[in-house]
Amino acid sequence: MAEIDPVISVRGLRNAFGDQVIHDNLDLDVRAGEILGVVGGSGTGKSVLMRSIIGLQEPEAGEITVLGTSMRGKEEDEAFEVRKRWGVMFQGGALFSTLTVAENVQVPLREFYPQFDRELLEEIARYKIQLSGLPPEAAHKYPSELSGGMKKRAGLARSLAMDPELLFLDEPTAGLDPIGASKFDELTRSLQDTLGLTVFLITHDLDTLYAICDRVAVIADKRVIAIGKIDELLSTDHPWIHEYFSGPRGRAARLGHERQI
Ligand SMILES: Nc1ncnc2c1ncn2[C@@H]1O[C@H](COP(=O)(O)OP(=O)(O)OP(=O)(O)O)[C@@H](O)[C@H]1O
Repeated sequence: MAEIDPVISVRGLRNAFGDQVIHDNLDLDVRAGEILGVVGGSGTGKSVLMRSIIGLQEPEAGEITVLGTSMRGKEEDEAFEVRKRWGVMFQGGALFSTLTVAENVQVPLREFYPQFDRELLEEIARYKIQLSGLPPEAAHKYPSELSGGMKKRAGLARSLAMDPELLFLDEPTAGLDPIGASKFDELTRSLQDTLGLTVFLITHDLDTLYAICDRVAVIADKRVIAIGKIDELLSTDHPWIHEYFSGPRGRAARLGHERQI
């Protein structure tokens, strides 16, 4: 059977800030329809990797292909067509504080479809807000009036505005209580299932990895040192991987997951 092209392909990526090399010769493939968890110690460059893929960080070297389009050296208008096809939920939601939730959701729609009239924009925003599990009245609230969990859902609603094929989530459950985090995980999985999304998910949350990720990529030593199902990762001998998955938190997450299946 022919291999399906990866939705994201990164080859030989190098990123540095001054003397500080963040990535060196990093390779990564994200497969169609999977939820790929991206883990690594703090400061290993998970967010910088995501920013490189979505064109917010120009790498020093390497090739990045997203949805069949080579992203390096693309002019803004050339990247426009592919940017339409992904959604991004930044760490902390990154909502515009002076806009209501509905207006936040409309931001990408206004950028990509300036011809849409107000009624259509409102209709789409209402639908995305509902899809993200927020009550309808949240549409008219400002970010400062929302709880942390609601802000995350609002960020998710905005990332879904354009009916993306590909979703980037940067630490979506950070700061949520365990019940809120697990509800958010369920929502991510069910959206992925129903909308057929491919998801690039940066997380420190071991429960999320066990509950919803099809594969996990581990970043250490400036590159992806291992990628696969958690059991496959455990068969590698990198000390960080063992400390992470076999430490007290890793064991607790595994036990919790086993009890649920
Ligand atoms: N614009 C920038 N200028 C200079 N250094 C930067 C910039 N962006 C990121 N860095 C540095 O790059 C390194 C990787 O940052 P990044 O945010 O990708 O880490 P991370 O793995 O996502 O960390 P965390 O898990 O703590 O969120 C850090 O040392 C950070 O200080």
